[in-house]
Amino acid sequence: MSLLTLDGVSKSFGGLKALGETTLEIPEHEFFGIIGPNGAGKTTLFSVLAGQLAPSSGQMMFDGVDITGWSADKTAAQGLVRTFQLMRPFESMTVLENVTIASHNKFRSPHKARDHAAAVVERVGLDSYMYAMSGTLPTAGLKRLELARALALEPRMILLDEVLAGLVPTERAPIIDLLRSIHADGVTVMFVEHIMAAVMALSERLLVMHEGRELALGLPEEVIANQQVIDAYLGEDYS
Ligand SMILES: Nc1ncnc2c1ncn2[C@@H]1O[C@H](COP(=O)(O)OP(=O)(O)OP(=O)(O)O)[C@@H](O)[C@H]1O
Repeated sequence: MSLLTLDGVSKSFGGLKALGETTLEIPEHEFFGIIGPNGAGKTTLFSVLAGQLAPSSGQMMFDGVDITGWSADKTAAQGLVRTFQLMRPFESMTVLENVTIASHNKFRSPHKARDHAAAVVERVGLDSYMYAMSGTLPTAGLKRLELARALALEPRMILLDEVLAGLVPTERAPIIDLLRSIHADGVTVMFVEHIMAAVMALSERLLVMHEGRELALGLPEEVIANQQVIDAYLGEDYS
């Protein structure tokens, strides 16, 4: 059974259709990649899915429940959680405090929320930064913190928006390993990424978006051989 189903979901801003009618099924435990040029509608899709933006049309089902038009908090409580391309932790709070804020959405007891947050901080490999101010973290640490804040909500599905952006190649490999282990723990993953080596290594299926629409969808090797995808996004150098 599909964990997430989109049926004709779209989003317009005034006269601009940022996301055309999109129909998609994501089975439980898929690692689903999304690529596309700037302005293709990838972030808009995430914002609609995660409840930051209400769709202009269509229906979204998650785990058999109609989540169309739900708020971000309600959507997250249902198990669908996103990360942001621009990470905005509370810089003058520690890593543990930042994750505990997220953890409070799951656990009412302050002790339980804090214990859960500490376990998640360890889970993402930030143990040595547990009591460091978030503002002092290097970029790779901020990426881990962003993942921790999402994982603290115990998602069934996580939407990752360019989690590798801004990292140098040597910093990417450990984060890719972390994404793999999160997936191995049973979390369904949908991710937007521009780093093609990571896209190819991680995606079980790959969606290419262009001008708010699906340009191609299928196995990654098939998709990147598609001439329309090469013309619109990859360029001849990649093929
Ligand atoms: N809040 C908004 N108001 C008006 N237009 C918007 C808004 N958000 C996005 N857009 C427009 O919608 C289109 C899709 O933008 P979106 O950010 O979803 O693309 P993207 O594929 O995520 O691009 P990028 O790779 O640069 O992040 C763009 O033309 C953008 O300018």
